[in-house]
Amino acid sequence: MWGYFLSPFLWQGAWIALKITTVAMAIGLLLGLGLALMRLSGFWMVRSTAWFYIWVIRGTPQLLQLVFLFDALPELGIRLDSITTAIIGFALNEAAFSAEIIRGGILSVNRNQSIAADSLGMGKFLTLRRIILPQAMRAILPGVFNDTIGMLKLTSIASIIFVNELTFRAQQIVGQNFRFFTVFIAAGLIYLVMTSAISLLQSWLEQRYDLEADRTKRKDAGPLARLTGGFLFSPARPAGSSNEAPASDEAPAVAATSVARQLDETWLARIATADDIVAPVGTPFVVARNVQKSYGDRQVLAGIDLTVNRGECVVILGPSGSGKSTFLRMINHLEGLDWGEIRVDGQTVGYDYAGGRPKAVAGLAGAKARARIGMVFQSFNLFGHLTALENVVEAPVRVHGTSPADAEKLGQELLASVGLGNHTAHLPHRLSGGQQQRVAIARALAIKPRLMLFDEPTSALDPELVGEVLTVMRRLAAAGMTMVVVTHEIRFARDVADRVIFMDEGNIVEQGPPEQVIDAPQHERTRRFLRMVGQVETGEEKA
Ligand SMILES: Nc1ncnc2c1ncn2[C@@H]1O[C@H](COP(=O)(O)OP(=O)(O)OP(=O)(O)O)[C@@H](O)[C@H]1O
Repeated sequence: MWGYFLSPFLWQGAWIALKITTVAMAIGLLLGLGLALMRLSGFWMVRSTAWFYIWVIRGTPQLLQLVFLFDALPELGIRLDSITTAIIGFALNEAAFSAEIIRGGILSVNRNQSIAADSLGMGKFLTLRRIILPQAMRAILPGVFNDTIGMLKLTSIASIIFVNELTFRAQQIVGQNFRFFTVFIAAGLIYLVMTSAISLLQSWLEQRYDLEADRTKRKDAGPLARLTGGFLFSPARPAGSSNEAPASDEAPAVAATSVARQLDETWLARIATADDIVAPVGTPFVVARNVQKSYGDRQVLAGIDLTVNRGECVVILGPSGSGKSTFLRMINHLEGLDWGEIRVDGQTVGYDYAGGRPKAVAGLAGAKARARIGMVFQSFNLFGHLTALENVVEAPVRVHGTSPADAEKLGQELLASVGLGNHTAHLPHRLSGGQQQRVAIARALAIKPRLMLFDEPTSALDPELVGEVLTVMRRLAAAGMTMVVVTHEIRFARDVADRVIFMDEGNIVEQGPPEQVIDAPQHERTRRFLRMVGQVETGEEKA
């Protein structure tokens, strides 16, 4: 048996099987990615075309597909050798199967990841390559490697179109000497060697894409690291950093003091007063006129008029479902306008008017990037596969063309500014909620925003972690940053806001300085809301 196992005749057949598998798999995966994206497209025709292809290919025997190709291609004047025909046949078949595996992987990534990338001005392709696919890999890899091993074994059916691969060669030997067991066991062992090598590659890749793994041990492989979001081969960690779980952050009180001090010492004030803003301080910067939005039949915003002056901190309060987040997301065009107008520093963000209605422009991602509007989300939305520092440098490098060295320096400064200088190399899941939210603020600040939007930034935090995030926000407001904050933190609104807006059922019910809206609300609806959120002692009740 070992003689057959070492037989060059069988190994040549094995090599043919391996060649067909690797090339067909590579082509199949590329086509599969295209089909998966088509299946996720918003266009019915595109989705249907991909669905139809997958339906036909998965629903018909591969043997028939091979024979069909072998006979059909010459009819079309395309003459290929049998190995090339087999590669095409296997690739077209694999495309259908891998499309569904890849689609499943993409769908397994939380939608918040794309929303965060969108808010940073990252285009669809960049988001897919840098953010979605690296995180989808964990779900994709087992299925794809299953297919690879299946394909390697299935190459034997290519003998029907005269491909002289391993099983076929084993049969040829058996046909001459009738030593079924020894020859087939030897061939089986050769298959086992090849499939084991594929399984090893799978384990290695799965470790690479394991968020729990210690990334400090990985080596920088340059171009591949850059291509795959630093994830296939991660960049070297900044000197002196480690990926150990943080024992704990500084005690909250100490952290808050040091955050305040560090923020004063950095250039945050310079960011907050970026020199490319046209509107002088104190003049209208965000101007919303008659903003309307509906989801289906439900009107969520009923015609909002609001002006936020440059350098102002406006807090929006209101009950759940009143349209606060929707309005906020429309300022940086994470949601499109149905009707009305929002201008930031005199410019619309990502839409123009066609027939009087707002319509998204073609280069939407570029328009959002140019607007430089930073956004912080309730659930942080940090990129889960990137360290704190990588999260912060992603948009400056990929969207704004900052050199990696400059972006890293900026990122280090920003993370230090929010009290996280020791946590630059930590993945988000190793950080507390408060730390994650501070990284998210640093990430938004890294694009040198002209306006900061906060969407309930402390709602997902344990009470003891709220203070550290609010401290950073207070310092930003004090530095002169124009801010629109949706929050239920009444104390923050009272202490920090220049103006408080109260919204209900898609309308602004009342607005004014905090001492007016919070302490002496004019409307019963506002009073009821404030009582509900525990702000029992309204001015009127005190009286
Ligand atoms: N993409 C969407 N599709 C359909 N309905 C939506 C969508 N986004 C929001 N809505 C609905 O619009 C309404 C307003 O939502 P929005 O998130 O703006 O309210 P909110 O005041 O921010 O509430 P909360 O404080 O609970 O976040 C809600 O009824 C919500 O269900």
